[in-house]
Amino acid sequence: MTDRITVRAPAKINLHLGVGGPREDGFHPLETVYTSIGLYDDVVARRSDSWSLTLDAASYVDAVGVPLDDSNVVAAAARALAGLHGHEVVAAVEIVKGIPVAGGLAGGSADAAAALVALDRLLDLQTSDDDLVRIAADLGSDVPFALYGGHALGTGRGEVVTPLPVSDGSLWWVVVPSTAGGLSTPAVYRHYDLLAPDASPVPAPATAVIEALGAGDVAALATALHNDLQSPAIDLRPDLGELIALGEASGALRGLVSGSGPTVVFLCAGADEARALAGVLQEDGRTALVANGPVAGAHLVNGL
Ligand SMILES: C[C@](O)(CO)[C@H](O)COP(=O)(O)OP(=O)(O)OC[C@H]1O[C@@H](n2ccc(N)nc2=O)[C@H](O)[C@@H]1O
Ligand SMILES: Nc1ncnc2c1ncn2[C@@H]1O[C@H](COP(=O)(O)OP(=O)(O)OP(=O)(O)O)[C@@H](O)[C@H]1O
Repeated sequence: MTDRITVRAPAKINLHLGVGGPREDGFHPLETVYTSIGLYDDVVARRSDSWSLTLDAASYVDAVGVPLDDSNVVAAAARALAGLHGHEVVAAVEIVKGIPVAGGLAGGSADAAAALVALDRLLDLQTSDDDLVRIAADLGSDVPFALYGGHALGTGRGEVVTPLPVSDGSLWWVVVPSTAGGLSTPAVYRHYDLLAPDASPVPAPATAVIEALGAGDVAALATALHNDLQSPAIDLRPDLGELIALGEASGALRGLVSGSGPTVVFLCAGADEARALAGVLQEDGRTALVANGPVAGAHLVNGL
């Protein structure tokens, strides 16, 4: 019997994020194209007679705001599995954070997805894939995609995930987390409503991004990148607009606010261009991480 399982889950970027006017339940209808990038959180689950949750974080991650009580999404994942299987789900769990917190990169969602898989395998719960995806959607709109990884279309409130073919080759990104604190996702959606009170309930279609991905055309993809939450995020945090301009003037094909922000991501022509841009931004005193994708969704890793 296994005593310890490590599951790794990636950050996401929305290559297209079309947001419609709010539904009756307050959520916004989305048409989004998710892509996973090689920036990860690990969830390590060990057998134990009692529940515990601890956290370790990379030097560039400010994890002060992450709760370790029942409100952590990892604890919610354990409760969801317990509810499904009708018995306690208990383990000693450690989150190892490499994904900036409250950054628009779905770090909490990655943890939720990784915890579902880790606890399922550690305790041999034999949860079906359908049930895993269903529970994931209850935990958060971005959580199902964290199980899938790759490139995928997201509809509904983002929880309905349809994988898209993975094109040849990698996309190369420079990821610049904010050093001035996170942005709250609900606050950015509320600001979107304020700035676009008459938004159509039908979100902007993702056609251009899907075509560029299908053609493997990075330049066309750069032109097609689209995020309806970018304007409200920049309105709340004008420094993000300045950062995008700096990156685009320093070699990026395109800069984009990631999801609800405040992380800014730059799409580059290749690995060399990404490393060069990261160097320029680091010299400017910023944290700049090179990541490529798409990568696998939540997956077991051995020997860690
Ligand atoms: C901005 C994105 O990251 C883009 O993928 C997601 O839409 C956010 O997904 P998430 O963080 O998993 O969001 P959830 O935990 O489901 O919802 C958090 C809050 O975000 C807002 N929310 C989220 C998703 C959505 N389609 N419409 C919304 O208005 C709601 O205020 C909701 O209460
Ligand atoms: N395991 C977790 N990791 C990070 N934050 C968590 C976790 N559990 C609960 N939280 C809470 O959720 C908030 C949002 O964190 P998260 O890192 O998921 O934001 P995000 O990347 O902006 O999310 P998204 O892109 O899905 O909107 C945090 O500020 C924290 O209070």
